Amino acid sequence: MNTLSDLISARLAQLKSWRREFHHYAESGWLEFRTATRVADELHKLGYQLQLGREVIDADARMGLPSETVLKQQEARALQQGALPQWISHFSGGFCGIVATLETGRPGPVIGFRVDMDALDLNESQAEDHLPQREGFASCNPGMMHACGHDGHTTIGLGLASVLMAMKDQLSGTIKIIFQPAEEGVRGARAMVAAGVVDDVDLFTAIHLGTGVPAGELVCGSDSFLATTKLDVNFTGVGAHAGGRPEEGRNALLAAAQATLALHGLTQHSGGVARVNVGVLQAGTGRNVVPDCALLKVETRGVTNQVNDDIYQQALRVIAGAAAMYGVEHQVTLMGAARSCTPTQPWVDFIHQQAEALGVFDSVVDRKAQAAGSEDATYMMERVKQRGGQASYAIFGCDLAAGHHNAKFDFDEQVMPVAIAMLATLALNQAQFGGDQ
Ligand SMILES: O=C(O)C[C@H](NC(=O)Cc1c[nH]c2ccccc12)C(=O)O
Repeated sequence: MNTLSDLISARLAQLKSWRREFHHYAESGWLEFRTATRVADELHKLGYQLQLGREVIDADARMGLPSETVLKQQEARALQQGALPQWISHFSGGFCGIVATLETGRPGPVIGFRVDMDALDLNESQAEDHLPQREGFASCNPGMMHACGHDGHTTIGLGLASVLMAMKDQLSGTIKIIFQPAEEGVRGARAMVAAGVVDDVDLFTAIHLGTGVPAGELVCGSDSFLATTKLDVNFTGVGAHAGGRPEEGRNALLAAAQATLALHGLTQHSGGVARVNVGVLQAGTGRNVVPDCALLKVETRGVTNQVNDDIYQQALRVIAGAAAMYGVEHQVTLMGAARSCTPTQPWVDFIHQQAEALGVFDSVVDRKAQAAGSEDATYMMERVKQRGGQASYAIFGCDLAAGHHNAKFDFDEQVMPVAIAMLATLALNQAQFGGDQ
C-alpha cells in the first residue's frame, strides 16, 4: 500500500504544473471563470461529488460584485484562454464557487477544508529577476496577479483531493473541500455561508501560506484577524459655473474630502485596535466646474466585531454629516465584510499534535502575533462554531520573494506538498479527535 508521502511525491510535477497554470491565468475576485472550470474538471475526473455555482453561492449575499459588463467580458476572455465550456454555465454571472464532497460510506464526522482561488488587482512584475516572469508563467492578464498565494491554495486543495481519493479506503466520515471565490476585499465567504456550505461541517480548517511565517513553521490556530467592513460612498452634488454661479453648485468633492479627514480620526476605541482607511478618493470632472460627483472607497477594521461595528457606525455618521454640510446626496454600498474569530482550542490542539507526529515541520506553534490583516474564512469559522463544530485557521510558513500584495510576490512551491501532507493527515486521523489525544 502506498504511503501518504509516496502518493504526494508521485504528484509533485502535477502540483507544480497546476500552480503555474493558475498563476499564469490569474483572475480577480468573482471572475475566476477559467480557474473554476479547470478545478471542477479535475475534481470530477477524480470522482468527487460536486456542487457548483448557485448551489454554493447565495446570489444576494455576494458583496463587491463587478458590473454585468465586466462579468461578461471576463467570462468571454476566460473561454478564449482555455476555460472549459462544459463547466462554464455553472459559474456564469459571478458564481465561481465549488464544493467537492467525498462520502466514504463509513461513519464519522464531516471534515471541511477551505481554499481560495482569486487573484489581486495588481500588475505582475515583468523584471527578469522575478521567477514567474523568467520561467514564463507570470500573469497574462493585465491588472490581475496571484500576489497572495491563492494559486498555491487552489493547488493544495486539488492535491489534497487527489491524495485523499487515492486513500479513500482508509478514510471515514465525509470529506468536503471548499473552493472559494473573492477572498480579496473579503467578499466571497459570506455568500457561501448563506448557501449553507458549512452547515454540516463538524471539523473545519481554512489555510494560508506565507504571511511572514518562516519556512518550516506551522501556525495551527491563527487568531489575529481583524473584523472589517468595506464600503463605497458615492456623493452626488450639483454642478455649476465655478466663476459665474458657484453658489448654485453643491460640491461633492468637498463633502468627500471632509469625510476623508474626519474618517481618519475615528480610530479611538477602548476595546482595542481600530483602523479606518480611505484608499480611493475620486471626484470632479473639470477645473472650472463645481464638482457634482465623488467616490470614496473606505474600510473600517477592529480587533473585535464590536469594535469594528462601532467604528463602522461612527463612519456612517461622519459620512452623512459631511454630505449634509455641503448639501449633497450620498449613497453607501457595502462591498465586503469579515469577522474576527478565535479558533476552537481542542481542534488547534489536535492539529498541533498531528503536526508534531507528522514530523515535517521545524516548528509548530498555536498562534502568532501577526501583522493585522483580515480574512472572510472567519464567517465560515463562526458558522461552524455556532453549530457546535470545531474550527481553525492554519498558516504554512514559507520563503517569499517579496511581501504579499507586491508585484514581485512569489512563494517557494515546496510548501504545497507539506500543506497537503498536513491536511491529509487531519482527514486520515480525524477519528482520533475527541478521543485520547
Ligand atoms: O481585508 C481584505 O481585503 C483581506 C486582506 N487579507 C489578507 O491580506 C490576508 C492576510 C491576513 N493576515 C495577513 C498577514 C499578512 C499577509 C496577509 C494576510 C487584508 O487584510 O487586506
